[in-house]
Amino acid sequence: MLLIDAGNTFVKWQQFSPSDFSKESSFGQFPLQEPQWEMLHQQINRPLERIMVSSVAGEAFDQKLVKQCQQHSAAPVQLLQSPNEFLQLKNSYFEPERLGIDRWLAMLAVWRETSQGFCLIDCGSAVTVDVVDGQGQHSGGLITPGLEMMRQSLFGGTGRVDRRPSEDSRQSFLACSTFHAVQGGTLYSLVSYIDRIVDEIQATYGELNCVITGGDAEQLVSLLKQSFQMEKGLVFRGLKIFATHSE
Ligand SMILES: Nc1ncnc2c1ncn2[C@@H]1O[C@H](COP(=O)(O)OP(=O)(O)O)[C@@H](O)[C@H]1O
Ligand SMILES: CC(C)(COP(=O)(O)O)[C@@H](O)C(=O)NCCC(=O)O
Ligand SMILES: [K+]
Repeated sequence: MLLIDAGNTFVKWQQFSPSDFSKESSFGQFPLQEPQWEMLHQQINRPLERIMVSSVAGEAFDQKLVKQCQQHSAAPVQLLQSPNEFLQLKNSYFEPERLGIDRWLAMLAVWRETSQGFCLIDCGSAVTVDVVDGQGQHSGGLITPGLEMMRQSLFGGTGRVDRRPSEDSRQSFLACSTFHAVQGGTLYSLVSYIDRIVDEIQATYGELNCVITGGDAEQLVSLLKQSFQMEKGLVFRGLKIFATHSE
């Protein structure tokens, strides 16, 4: 089966065989803004049992994706939505399907793999924080712009702050050029936000296993106060769990 994880920056795909859970499967990605459909066609043009999609890229992209899949494969395409409850993981949203499916699947992966409460931070296009207690109840979460999105909003919303790289060879957290001032300011915004919110979460819910993932996790983790377990591919891991338990 083909698994697709469409985020707001990258579209990733991975082949998966439920009969061989541990087998290394082929995978790849392309930027959402420049969809490389041929790359997907190559993945679709083979016998497939089904195509399972986690997408938060929006209606227009989803429709295009489904059309591409249907044109190149007879396999059924499943666009997942966050359920109210699955494998004892309980969604806290009043409208469960409005919780990002990528958030839900990443939580499902951590929940099934640890069976204990956790705080999960996903540093992608947006940065999401989610808390799950020891009974699998999602306590809720937070959403804030990711690093690249913060930088884009500064460049777009000001007249003289631009992307031009500039000379600044000083090794300090304070910058002496526009470029480095924006790089550092946005980085520290997220670092201090995460430090603070994890403090609040621990004060409210007690000590929790802290997990971090997403495209910018590596850049952030070394600057954070708390120690984090770094994970990759959580959405795919969640998709695999979903696929093997929903046949
Ligand atoms: N080559 C790159 N191009 C764009 N963004 C990148 C790149 N490398 C790292 N990033 C960072 O990774 C983030 C996207 O991470 P990812 O977890 O793949 O997000 P999403 O699931 O939202 O597509 C971007 O917001 C950006 O800050
Ligand atoms: C919060 C998100 C934008 C994160 O997307 P990502 O950074 O993974 O591209 C996505 O999970 C989403 O669109 N969620 C729907 C709103 C919600 O979860 O409340
Ligand atoms: K994210």
